Amino acid sequence: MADYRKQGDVAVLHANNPPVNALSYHVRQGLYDGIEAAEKDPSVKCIVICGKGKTFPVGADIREFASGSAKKFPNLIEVCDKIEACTKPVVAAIHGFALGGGLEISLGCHYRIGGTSCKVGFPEVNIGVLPGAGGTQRLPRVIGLKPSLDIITSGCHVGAKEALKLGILDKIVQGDVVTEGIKFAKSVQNQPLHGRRVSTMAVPDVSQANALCNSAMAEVKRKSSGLLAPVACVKSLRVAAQTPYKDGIKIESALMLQLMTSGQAKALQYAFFAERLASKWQVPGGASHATVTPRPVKSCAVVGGGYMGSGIVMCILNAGLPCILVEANQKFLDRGIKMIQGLYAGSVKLGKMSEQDAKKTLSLLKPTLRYEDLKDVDVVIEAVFEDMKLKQEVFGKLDKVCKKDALLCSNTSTLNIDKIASATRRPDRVMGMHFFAPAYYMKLLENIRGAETSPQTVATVTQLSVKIGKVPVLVGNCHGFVGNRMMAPYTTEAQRLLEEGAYPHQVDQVIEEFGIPIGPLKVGDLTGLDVSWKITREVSRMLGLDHTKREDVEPFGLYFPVRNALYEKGRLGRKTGAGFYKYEKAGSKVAIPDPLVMDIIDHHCREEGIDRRRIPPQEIYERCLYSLINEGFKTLEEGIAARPEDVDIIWLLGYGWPRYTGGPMHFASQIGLRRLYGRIEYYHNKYPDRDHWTPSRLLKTLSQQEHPVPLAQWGQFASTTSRL
Ligand SMILES: CCCCCCCC/C=C\C=C\CC(=O)SCCNC(=O)CCNC(=O)[C@H](O)C(C)(C)COP(=O)(O)OP(=O)(O)OC[C@H]1O[C@@H](n2cnc3c(N)ncnc32)[C@H](O)[C@@H]1OP(=O)(O)O
Repeated sequence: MADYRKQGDVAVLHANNPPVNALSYHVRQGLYDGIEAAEKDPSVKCIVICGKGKTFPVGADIREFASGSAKKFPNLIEVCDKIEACTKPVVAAIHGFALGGGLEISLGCHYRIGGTSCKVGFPEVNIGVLPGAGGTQRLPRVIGLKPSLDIITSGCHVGAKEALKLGILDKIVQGDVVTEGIKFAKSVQNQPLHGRRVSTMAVPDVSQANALCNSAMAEVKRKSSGLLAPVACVKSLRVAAQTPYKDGIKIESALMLQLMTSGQAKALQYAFFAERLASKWQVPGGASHATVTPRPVKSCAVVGGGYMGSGIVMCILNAGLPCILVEANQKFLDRGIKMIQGLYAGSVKLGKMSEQDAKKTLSLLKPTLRYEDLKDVDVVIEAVFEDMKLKQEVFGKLDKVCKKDALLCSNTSTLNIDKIASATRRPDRVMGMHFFAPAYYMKLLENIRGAETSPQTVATVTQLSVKIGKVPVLVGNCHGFVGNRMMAPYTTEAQRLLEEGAYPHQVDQVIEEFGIPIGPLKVGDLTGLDVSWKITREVSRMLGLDHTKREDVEPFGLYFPVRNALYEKGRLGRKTGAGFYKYEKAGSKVAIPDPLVMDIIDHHCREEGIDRRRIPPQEIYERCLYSLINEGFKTLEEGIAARPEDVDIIWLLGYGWPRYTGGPMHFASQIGLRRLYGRIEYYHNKYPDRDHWTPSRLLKTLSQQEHPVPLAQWGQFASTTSRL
């Protein structure tokens, strides 16, 4: 797990643990033993530590935190200390990434050199821990407290040039980093090590320690309220400035041990792996990412240049793929092009992109009004209005003009993919690609498999999704798929609470305190009450109901009297400066609780003879969140979502669910399924007319098991409870 070889009088230690050389037990042991062997060998004058394959070690093996192996001798602290104490110069030769424990290893070395494209960083905050092998103690001794606070609390990667400027790297090298590392090591082999052992250095900006740490603490509390790791990082960095290394490392370890066992760290690490699992799809019948070869995609087209369509075009262009944009008329086409150009101009202005790169990227865009121009493209993504008839029309046209093996995808957020596919003669090559707004920014792609979608279509769309920088989650076909389907009971409960005693700001406050950045009623205002009103009308129509008749829609959870009253008064949300809240002016972001809305709600209740009651925050919390979770279990039992991890990634990346709870399914496992089921059963009895409170059969089955079933095994129970 760490290869030892000698090149003349240089010992070269290669961490060898593909694919990213995570510092699991055997790697640590290999490095420790390698240093010991090199030290004992009189013919060795200096040592180079590097990584085999594509990168230097990217950190501790995250899976070892849960298994306990991270603490096993030699732990990472002991490895770093061993390297630093070596009496022969040790050089870290960094290529790829040196992250977390990998960067700590290199800070234990006496010198660090890096390739031009290497990146370093401490991403531990993202997984709920801190750089616990001396990272918070050594980095500030090398580069000072201020930049260390920035790097460690942000978790951001630092490029080679910046790392050199800061003093993390001693040199940037061209060419093979190991060859250069050996040369460098030879050049310093006779230099005294005094002054090169980082733990013995003083923190340069120690005099400002209090001011810097106080302001960093205020900042992390403001930005990431409720998160434990960033706070612990600042505490540990403050210690570095005030205490000798030997004492500081003890405090760092104590903080690390607390974090490692926290629920937040478990949830964040779960999310890390769930995100990587998402693109590893499998469909009933057994075809999977491992067995099906995707077709190459060399060009794409987008139909519809509105807000979503333009964003999708940008994702494709940013990936270096040519993209044709089709619109129905010149006015709409010009509007789409202008939007895209404007967004690139904005990126240039913000320094995120050079003017030259923006120009080059834009040159890949071909606007047109003619569907015939799409005859050679490999994939078309339709992004027209959410209207079945229109979509079917577009797909019918595409089917006629596009080459036989082109894939036709729809950016629908709710509509039936099979119905859309039925407008073509190639339902096996039709899929949903549900982007989230703004499409050029949001990482999630909910990819919808129709009844006839072929595994190769799934493979190709998944590969394209990754290429355009998205995290694709494959789901089945049903109204709203996974994300919007789970959203429905959540927003319904939020609105029903208004009719029973709560006001909009009270509901939103509970949800925002839980960690979802915008409460459901503020989201209502953001989306527009006219939009949700129209959706209710469309869904009612689809179900053959009259949306104006309460007795028709109420049993289907489609009765929203407060929303309707606001809509009828022209309060359409943010865009009109009034909705569930009032706003300073149309388009303003700050939602202000509005006594007028409270009057409207009170009036409605009086008319309906509803005795309003004080609704405790816990009830708001349970009714909004548990109804959503119950629906998530239903998507699993029906096979709409393949795995609980997929549901979680959809909610983490698409709907702002707080990552430190892992997502709705992981959160459910933390609540305890028995308790959760009990509460859902309670609300089901209280509101028997609301279908979304009918408990999921999967949840019921799991809650009845003698011992809690680990989340990774829920799928085994899903197949036995399936209603399909
Ligand atoms: C008495 C006191 C005792 C105290 C003992 C304390 C001991 C602890 C001491 C120190 C602790 C140090 C903390 C850390 O180092 S935490 C880890 C910090 N590092 C990271 O978080 C890096 C995470 N990885 C990434 O960001 C990316 O993987 C990246 C390196 C940027 C590469 O990206 P990409 O090329 O896109 O590849 P993937 O992300 O898809 O990863 C490829 C596969 O590798 C798996 N992986 C990645 N990193 C890790 C890791 N650190 N541990 C385990 N596995 C990892 C990833 O899951 C992929 O796997 P698969 O192919 O199966 O999906």
